[in-house]
Amino acid sequence: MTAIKGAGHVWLDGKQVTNLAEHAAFKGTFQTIQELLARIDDEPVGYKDAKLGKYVHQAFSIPTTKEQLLEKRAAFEAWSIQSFGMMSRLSDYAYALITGYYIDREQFAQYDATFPQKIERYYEQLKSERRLLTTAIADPQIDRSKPLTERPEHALLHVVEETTDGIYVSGAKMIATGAPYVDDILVNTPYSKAEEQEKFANFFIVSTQSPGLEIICRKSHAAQDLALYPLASQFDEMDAVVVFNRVFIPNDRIFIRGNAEGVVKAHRHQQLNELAHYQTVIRLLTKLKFVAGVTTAVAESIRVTEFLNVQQKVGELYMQVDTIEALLHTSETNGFVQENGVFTPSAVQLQVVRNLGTSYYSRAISILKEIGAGGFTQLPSTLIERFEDEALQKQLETYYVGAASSAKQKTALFRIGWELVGSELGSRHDLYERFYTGDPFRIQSLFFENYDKLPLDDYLDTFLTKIQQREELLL
Ligand SMILES: Cc1cc2nc3c(=O)[nH]c(=O)nc-3n(C[C@H](O)[C@H](O)[C@H](O)COP(=O)(O)OP(=O)(O)OC[C@H]3O[C@@H](n4cnc5c(N)ncnc54)[C@H](O)[C@@H]3O)c2cc1C
Repeated sequence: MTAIKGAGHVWLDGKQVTNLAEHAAFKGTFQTIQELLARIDDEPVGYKDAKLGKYVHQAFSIPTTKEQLLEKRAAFEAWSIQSFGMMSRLSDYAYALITGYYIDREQFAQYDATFPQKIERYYEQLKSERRLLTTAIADPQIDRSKPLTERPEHALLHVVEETTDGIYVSGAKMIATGAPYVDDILVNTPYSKAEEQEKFANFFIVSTQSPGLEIICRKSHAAQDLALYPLASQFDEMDAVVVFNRVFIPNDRIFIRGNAEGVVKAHRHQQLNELAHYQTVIRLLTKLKFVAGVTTAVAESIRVTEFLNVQQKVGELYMQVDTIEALLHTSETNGFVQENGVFTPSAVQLQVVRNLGTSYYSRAISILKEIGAGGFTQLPSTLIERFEDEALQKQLETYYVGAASSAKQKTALFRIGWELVGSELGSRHDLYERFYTGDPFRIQSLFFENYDKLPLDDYLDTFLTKIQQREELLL
């Protein structure tokens, strides 16, 4: 069994957390991660690495055929189903990200000649030690209107000292999901202006055990009682701000140093890496299926499925699921072997999902809310069987019963629904799906920028040529 070490300095409610496995806010998720890690020891999540002679996560495999890509899909599906898509950064996305950098390592040698060797070493280490990894890119939201040169230096992560062995950095990054549990954090700062290159334009991986690194957690949304909070008791993966107080980054973990073009390229690689986005699409699909399933069951439990408006709304959820499924399938079918011999899914459909995902989840939650309606607030504050008055218990069973389900079944279902639509954890997930992959507006603009517009121009040219031919005929 892989041991989770967790970060060195984790702060919650103003206090330092010393033992994640025992702390009320972390132990449920800790247990879930342990269960996830154990799945690496078997297929479909793991595969036997020939060099290491042991099972490693499929996210590290480098597919050369469509069949091998589909093995990856099976692994991502199995891993995400374990948390119904509710845990997203632990750590298959990051594994796929590093695999992508490893595959394309020579492209970054121009920014640091040792990049290929360093990423290869890290890829092997991550794979064999089963280290957990997350990412932290954005700066704290202080004053977004100011150009970098006018922002206070302390607000930006910057180099404070350089030695022959590495650099010392200070500042902060928001947000790193899963930070308390992970071993390492990938930090990048995609600043593109030449004048900021030296201090700010750095791409490195920091150990969460590093002296001076503080993990500042948001409010915990975790709960203890599995029956009352089936989601929050298992799946609060936590988000945190990462504070650096003269944190030392050794040379072998610095991948790009003081090069704006390099860090932007590394960031774009993160945003466009097909293997990493393949994982996010599969995870989103799992979550949308889960919400569609819960919504269907809620509708059936109060038999509102007979009404056309309800059918139309639940049907919209099925269309969401089938749209993502179809895009995923097309990206696999249109996948191809790149010049480097790697079979990758077609990027454009994955990027379409990335854009759709920022609004699909909110819409799905809104539909669930509209269908369960007042039923979500009708829930008693505890389980009916925990009421101390037996006569009242029996009476409540008649009021909380469903059209074709017992009161126990129906209230258990509505509790899951409430966690999705009304709890703190639920709101956090709505926010997460809108923003985790970046600002949706700027992502759409990136999609516009990268889209192959040539075939569209061809259509127009054909039309204009036809008009010209017709005009000539009429002359
Ligand atoms: C729950 C959650 C988990 C996350 N986990 C991670 C993680 O694990 N790792 C990670 O790296 N990041 C993570 N993020 C951060 C995420 O990458 C950012 O939230 C996202 O990039 C948007 O940046 P921001 O939140 O700073 O919003 P801002 O950039 O401050 O934007 C705020 C608003 O202002 C607008 N705006 C701001 N600047 C501009 C501009 N220049 N042009 C146009 N509009 C602008 C935006 O459109 C938006 O409406 C997470 C975010 C959330 C909510």
